[in-house]
Order: sequence, then structure tokens, then C-alpha cells
Amino acid sequence: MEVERVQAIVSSSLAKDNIPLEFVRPEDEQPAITTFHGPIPDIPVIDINHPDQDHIIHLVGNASRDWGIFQVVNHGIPFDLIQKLQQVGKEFFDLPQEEKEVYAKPPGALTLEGYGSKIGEDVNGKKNWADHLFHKIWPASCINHQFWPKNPPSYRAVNEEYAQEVRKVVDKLFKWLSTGLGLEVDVLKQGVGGEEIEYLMKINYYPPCPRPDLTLGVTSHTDLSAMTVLVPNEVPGLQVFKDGHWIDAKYIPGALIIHIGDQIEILSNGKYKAVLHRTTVDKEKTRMSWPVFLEPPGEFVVGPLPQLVDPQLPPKYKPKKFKDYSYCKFHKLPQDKKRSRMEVEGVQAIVSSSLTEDNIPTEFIRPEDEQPAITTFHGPIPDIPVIDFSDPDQDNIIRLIAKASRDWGIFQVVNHGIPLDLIQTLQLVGKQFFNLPPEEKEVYAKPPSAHTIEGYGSKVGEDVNGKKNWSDHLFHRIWPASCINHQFWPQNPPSYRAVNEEYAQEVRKVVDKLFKWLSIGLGLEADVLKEGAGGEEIEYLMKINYYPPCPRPDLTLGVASHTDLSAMTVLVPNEVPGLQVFKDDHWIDAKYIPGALIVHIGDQIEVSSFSSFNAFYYSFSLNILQRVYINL
Ligand SMILES: O=C(O)CCC(=O)C(=O)O
Ligand SMILES: [Fe+2]
Repeated sequence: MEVERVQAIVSSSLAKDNIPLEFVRPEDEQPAITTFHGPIPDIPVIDINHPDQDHIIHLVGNASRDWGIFQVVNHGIPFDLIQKLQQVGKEFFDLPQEEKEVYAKPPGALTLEGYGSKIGEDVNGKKNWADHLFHKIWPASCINHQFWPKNPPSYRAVNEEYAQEVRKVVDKLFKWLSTGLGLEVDVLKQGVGGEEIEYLMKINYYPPCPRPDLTLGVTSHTDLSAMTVLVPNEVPGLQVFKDGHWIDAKYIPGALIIHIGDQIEILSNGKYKAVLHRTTVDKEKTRMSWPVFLEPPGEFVVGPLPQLVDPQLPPKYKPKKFKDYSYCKFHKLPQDKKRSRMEVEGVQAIVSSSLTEDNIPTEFIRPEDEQPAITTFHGPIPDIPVIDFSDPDQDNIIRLIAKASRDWGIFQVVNHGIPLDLIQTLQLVGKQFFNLPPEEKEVYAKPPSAHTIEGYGSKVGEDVNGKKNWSDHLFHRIWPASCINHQFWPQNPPSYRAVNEEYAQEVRKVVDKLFKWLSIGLGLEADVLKEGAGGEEIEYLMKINYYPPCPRPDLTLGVASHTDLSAMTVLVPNEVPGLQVFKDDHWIDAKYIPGALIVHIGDQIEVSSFSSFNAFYYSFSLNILQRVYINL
């Protein structure tokens, strides 16, 4: 067996209070930090046996608009059938590992069906604390019985019966959802495939986890289905993102949880919302869930319904074959057609051409849990520490730097010795470069598939969820001399080179002091950190970020949240605020201080103070998460 199942990890080797690193989520995803416990309404619960149909339509419509999720009770599926469905699923996962592996998803298979431990690629290389089994249950012509467990023997009959019952509920829901939009009753169902809609059963199996505070069962996502009908077991864990908060779904025995998925959001042109959700796991108990995803056939094209589009409400999504939509979603590609390098437009070019109305390309629109309008904290919180390098008391500077690095991972430095007019000319020559005509900037474009990141470009690496950053950039090394590629240094403006050379010398002096003081602050010899990071061979990589104005700064980010890969980053901003750091569970703004340098502790310092100096394990434990939003 090549892939390790989470269930197998748990039953073998797991130390108490310890989980493999690939399951430990970054702080801004950890449930212990990000779950909301304040007063907030519950996910709507709808009695669908209510005598007044208009009442049901009203509730279903509101829940789908405001929440994208609701629970239904009195849905007509017998309670004992639901219990049998849970029982046979549990019996399958209780089988010996070898017996489950018989149903393993074949490597390289095009379908999702089978037993497995993950789908698609993990963001940041993190794994989900879950195993699963997928198989289609309807229509009959789509069923592959090879993926249906033979054991327990009643597995098949129970799932067949459940398929019939769930179809009846789904038909009612589609009808009500259509009516709720003022459409004929059958429009929504027909719009996602009609009688050819495929019912894909998934069983999620979340074994007990010694550190449920650090990991997730399923990371945050919207379902790519039209709709999902889910039966949970009695162990809570489903969370939905609502009004900027992750909140727990209440367990109601026998209820069905209905998720609006991407295809209904698209079909309704955004009137109904696909719900962003994730799952947490339990320390002692096994959680399980049985979502059925209702999917259009692969070749079926889904796009906004013409009835829901008009000049006031232009189409928000491109019509797309379901198979192309799911391919992009699994591979985290933008949902817009892929473009070749020459067609890739810098963000600056998009802005200066077509962008007039309140309308930005969807690949720049972040999911709600990243949108700055929703997630920026405005309450009372201390500012990022500001440290004055002209303080005659060096010990005090060292104490402040150590404390800021420990508590924040970021600080601002004033009176650092770099002349203000040098900083201003650095800003000016960079601005002059970005003001050149596009053809002239393209001369410095990062060569496609180059090994270096040097050059002019619009994004590094792949974006999570296929989203793009609202920024262009220029990278080039400025030190040591042997590393410099002048091909990536603008010739225009002519003073670009001299100014950057001078800045490199000045910034090195500041960096040397920083390394020395950071070392001493850790109780080390003065040169230990610098030597650990490469000594005289440390490479200084300049990046200029260019964030053009954006008509919807509330929805997009200049740079998505990340920590810097470097040992340390020394940053000069311009006067437009936008840097945010994640501190004590909140995204907070960095204040602009003219002439100050912003110093970030990067991954390499974190690593060296962690691994080489165990005694200082906690010393620089905070590698601050940062992101940049756009200011209009
Ligand atoms: O386990 C749950 O409650 C939700 C699972 C889920 O979101 C999924 O499998 O898509
Ligand atoms: Fe889901």
C-alpha cells in the first residue's frame, strides 16, 4: 500500500498529543484559533412537511440566498433507513485495511470513485484528517458496482433504497428553489442536467485525532456540485463561514443538511450562494458523514440563466462544461480559459484598458474568508512595534527587537541611517519604471519557465483556488555583485542602476546590525544568525510590488497571505497603506511611517532558531502571516 490512510496512521503509531506535521494547519486555518464562539444565529432549520408550501419556498429561498446551507426535517426519508445507511458505512470502514484497499481509487483514474485519502492537491502541502469512499448511486447507467463494498452484504440494498428516497427530496428542493427565484418549477433542475443529474455518494471518515485544535478534516471549500445532501453522524464537526466567522453546525438527529454548490450559484447568477464550509475533527470520537453530490453530466454546460441576466445584472460567470469546471477546480486553475504567456496581461494593463465600471474579473475576487472588507479587524489592537535605532541604549534596542520578533515577527525601524532622500529616489525610479509603456516593461519579463524568479511579471507560483493577486512586480538581485543579472535591471530611468546600487550598500549596513542584535537577543554570539543564513553569501533580492488602483478593494488582495521565504525581509512601502499582518487571530493594518523600514522575520530565521538552537525553540516562534490589500 503506497498511500497511507489516516485511519491506518491513527491505529498504528500515533503518539499522544502529536500529529505529523503535514496535518498541522497554518494559524489562520487552525480551528482552535478561528472558530467563532460568540452569539450568532444557527444554520436555518426548515420543516419541509409544513402545510403551507409558500412558507417553505420563502424559507428555502432565504436560506439559499443568505447562507447557502440549511437543514431539513420531516423530509420523508425514514429514520431507520438513515440509521442503516450510517451503519453499513461504518461497517465498511471497520473492515481490515486490506479489505478496504480492494476498493482503492485506481492510481491515475479519471473518476473520483473508490476508497482514498485525498482529492486534488493540498494547499501548502497540508493533508486532510480524513479518508473517504466515493461511488455513484444514480442514474443506474452510471453506477460502477466495483466501487460498492460487498461487505457488509446489505451495503448495496441500503444504498439503492437511499438513492430512491433522496431523489424524492431533491426533486422537491429543486422545485422550491426555482419557484423562489420566480422561475418555472423545473428550470433549475433542467439547468443542471435534469434526469441526467448524477448522484455521487461520498462517505467521509474522520478518525479521532490527538490534536483537533491544529488540524482540519476537510479544508475550507465550496462544493462543486449543484447541490449536496448530507447526512452526518452524531459527532459535530461541520463548520460554515458566515458573516466573517467560522461557526459550528448543530447536529439534529435524522435531519439532512443541504448545501448549495457552485453550479446552482452559477445558474442563479449569484442569487443563491455556494456555502463555504470545512470540517473539524474530534479528540476521542470518529466523525463520519454521507454527502451526496448532485452533479451535471461532464459534457453538460452550466452558465447563468438568461432569465436572471439583464443590463443591471450582467452575467457573473462564464458558461462552462461541468467537466472543465471540475478540472479547473481540482487543479486550482482559474475558471477563465487558460491563456498563454504572451496573452497574460499585467494587472496594470487590465486597469488602464477596460476597467471602468464596478466590475473586476472573477479570478481576482477572493473567497469571503479572505476578503479584506470582511476579515480586516478594526477594534482596539496595538500597532506593529516601532524601534528607534538612534536610541543610545543598545541593550534596549536588542530587547525591543527580540520582543518584537518573538511576539510579532515584524517591526518598523526608524532612524536606521539610510538617508530619506535615498529612499525617496528608490521609490521614484521604481515608479518611473512602472510608468513606462507596456512594451518597454515587457523587455524585462521573466523568461517563461526560467529557473530564476528575476524579471517583470504578474504572479509567482500557483494561486490557491485559482485566484490572482492584484499586483505586478519586478524582481532582481542587488547583492552580492557576483549574483547580479543586469538584464533584469531597468535601463530606464537612467539613474535606476546607481540608485539601486547605493541602496544595496545602505541596506546591508542595516541588515548587519539587525542580524547582530537578533543573535544577541537570542543569547547567541553576535554573528551566529547571519552565518546561519549564509554569511557574506546572503543574496539580496529586490522586489518592487506595483498595486494599481482597484474598483473593488473590498473583494481582492494585492498579495495573498503568506510568510516570507527569506531569512529576513526589509521593506520600503509608499504612502498608500495596504500591508496587513495576522496577529492574535486578527488581520490588522500596518501604519505608514514616512522613511521607516519594515522588517519581517522570514522562514529561514524561524528555521535556524528552531532547529539549530533547540534551547531557543520558542524564542522566535512567530513567523508573521502577512498579506496586502489594495487601496483605491
Ligand atoms: O463532513 C462534512 O460534514 C462535510 C464534508 C464535506 O464538506 C465534503 O466532503 O465536501
Ligand atoms: Fe463539502
